[in-house]
Amino acid sequence: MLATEAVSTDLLVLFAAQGVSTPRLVMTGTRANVLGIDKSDRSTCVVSAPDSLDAATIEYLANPLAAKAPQPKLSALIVNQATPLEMSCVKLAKLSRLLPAAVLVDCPETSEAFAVEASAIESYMKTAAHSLRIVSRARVPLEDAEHAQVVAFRPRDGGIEHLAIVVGELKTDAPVLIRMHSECFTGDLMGSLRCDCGNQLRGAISEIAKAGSGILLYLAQEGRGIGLVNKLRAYQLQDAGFDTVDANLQLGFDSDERDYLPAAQMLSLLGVSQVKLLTNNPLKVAALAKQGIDVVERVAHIFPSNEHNDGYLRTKAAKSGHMFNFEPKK
Ligand SMILES: Nc1nc2c(ncn2[C@@H]2O[C@H](COP(=O)(O)OP(=O)(O)OP(=O)(O)O)[C@@H](O)[C@H]2O)c(=O)[nH]1
Ligand SMILES: [Zn+2]
Repeated sequence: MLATEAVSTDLLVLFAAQGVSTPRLVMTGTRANVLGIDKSDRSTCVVSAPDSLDAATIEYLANPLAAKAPQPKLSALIVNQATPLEMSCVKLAKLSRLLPAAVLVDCPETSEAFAVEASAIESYMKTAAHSLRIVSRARVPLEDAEHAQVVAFRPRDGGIEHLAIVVGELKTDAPVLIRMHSECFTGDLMGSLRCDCGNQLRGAISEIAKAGSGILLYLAQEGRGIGLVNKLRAYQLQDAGFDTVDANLQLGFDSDERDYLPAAQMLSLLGVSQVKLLTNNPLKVAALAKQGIDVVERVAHIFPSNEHNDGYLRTKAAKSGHMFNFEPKK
């Protein structure tokens, strides 16, 4: 059993009910790889020190943007495979949109911390997606699609909500034109030029309206699933020279942390089983098909680049397999 308390440094401190003699840091294998303290391909590592891990070392290990301090002696660290309980610590940190690492300490006798079973953390994502329900819907005429409705989905536990923009009258006995759009506060709302999200959002609504009907799933998966705060950290790393994929890895995340089970569940609740999918991302096609939705066609969804998002789009083509013609810069 674990008890949780988020600390101001954005690192999760977890009290383990089992004895933990000295504090240890649970982190992703990805972060351990980029630090060079583990060369294996394990998903989660647990790091300890012969004496005790000090705060500066923990900060250095968990946060690539930590204030520059003398590098701690990494060769003295002990790196081991994480136990299932330790793995669930990183899952909890990710679910909380914190840095994907956690400090594990012994539970003080008097602690009033909130307790949660590790197995509940494991099953949370699946349970939440399966329990999604339509909780409200309303007509919202849009500039590019006057006949539109916003439909809100919420899991039973009141957790993360997702939205569907349903345009026109759906004909669910034929493939429905859809877009799975991951939330992007900076691009969708602020018109950021760092990505292509704003254009893709409005472009998809307009494309669907022109087709007569369809759905835009507006998924609460900011920053390819790492959350807005971590996306801003990734931007800071990109300004220091990392590309959009490597910045995620530096933070300890996978390059793409999204899960499309909620999207498939939303489509099922709307009575849709066959789709034409507006995307350039082959992973989205495969992920939706894996969840039992028949993707009969991929429809390209490409917009002109600008000087700020050119590198981002090139990286997507070169590293994430996005289907548009961008040669990597020599
Ligand atoms: N982590 C991270 N997320 C980013 C970055 N730039 C944009 N995003 C996020 O990426 C998501 C955009 O993904 P999508 O529009 O679904 O794009 P995609 O995966 O390229 O797929 P398609 O657009 O369908 O081809 C949004 O959640 C953005 O917030 C970045 O540099 N780092
Ligand atoms: Zn964006």
